[in-house]
Amino acid sequence: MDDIVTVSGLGKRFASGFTALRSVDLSIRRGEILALLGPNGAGKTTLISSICGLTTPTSGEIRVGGHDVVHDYRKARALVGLVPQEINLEPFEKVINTVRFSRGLFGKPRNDAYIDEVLRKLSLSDKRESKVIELSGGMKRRVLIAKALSHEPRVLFLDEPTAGVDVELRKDMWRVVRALKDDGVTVILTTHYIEEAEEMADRIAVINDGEILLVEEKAALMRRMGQKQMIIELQEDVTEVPPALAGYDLHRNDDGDLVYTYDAKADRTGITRLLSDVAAAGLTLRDLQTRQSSLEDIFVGLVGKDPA
Ligand SMILES: Nc1ncnc2c1ncn2[C@@H]1O[C@H](COP(=O)(O)OP(=O)(O)OP(=O)(O)O)[C@@H](O)[C@H]1O
Repeated sequence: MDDIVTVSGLGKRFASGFTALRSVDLSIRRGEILALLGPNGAGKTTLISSICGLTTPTSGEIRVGGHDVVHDYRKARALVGLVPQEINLEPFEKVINTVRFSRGLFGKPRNDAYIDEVLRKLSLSDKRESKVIELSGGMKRRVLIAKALSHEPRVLFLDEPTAGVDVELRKDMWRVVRALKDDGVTVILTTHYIEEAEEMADRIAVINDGEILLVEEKAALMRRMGQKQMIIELQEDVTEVPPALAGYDLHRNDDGDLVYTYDAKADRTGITRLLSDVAAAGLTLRDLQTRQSSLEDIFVGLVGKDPA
């Protein structure tokens, strides 16, 4: 797969003297969904604003479709669509005019067939003539996406597309994003929600304190960094980890089960010996379960704090 966006050595220092990005390198592959994950203030918005040509970098280079975003701004900008965090729509304007106007801003000739197709894909056809003020929050977010797609970009940035929206709407948004990918659009979404990255992304980039900590295939990342937990349910009530098992990485959970954390990739997981030591300690198994650690566990391990 070739790269549609390349970011090299990108630095951004604001006039205040604050450094928001430090020598960021990132390649975005054509047709992928990349989730950019990071805690508050990590630099996510600054990075996507720089790629979209809205923030001028202090150092480094960004190319979109081979065009330099600073020196060849118009060509690079025409290839990207940006769905901002905030809903910034004209409340009394009709949906169709909002989207048409946005296309006009890019100097593209009017093309109602294309706009109608965008509205149809976003399930907005029956709101075509409605005023923005009459729409629900979820519909307004769809209009933001329609606006961002109005000039036929190949790369779509969604900045926190589901911040503060309910579960139903979030799932709805995920369906929309998947459909865009099916149409060949490259999608980059920034999110606080690990669940969102886990659900949607082909690859995950983690940014913290202005630096990219890693970029990796989601599945490989989870395999590489994932630990497993084995939950040992006992017939007996135990109030603490029995002293005979003190040598294992065990803790007691709220249900009174023993939880063993181990590296599923290790040559020796220690499970066999642990289970025989459980029996030797006079304890009887009721049930056993194992669980792969989630992306959230991995994130906390990397960044040292929760994403939100
Ligand atoms: N114009 C500006 N001047 C000075 N500092 C800024 C400016 N814009 C952003 N920052 C700072 O740069 C850092 C990165 O901000 P940015 O908005 O990129 O983070 P983020 O990862 O998108 O965070 P959030 O998840 O909270 O939106 C923050 O500490 C922010 O306060």
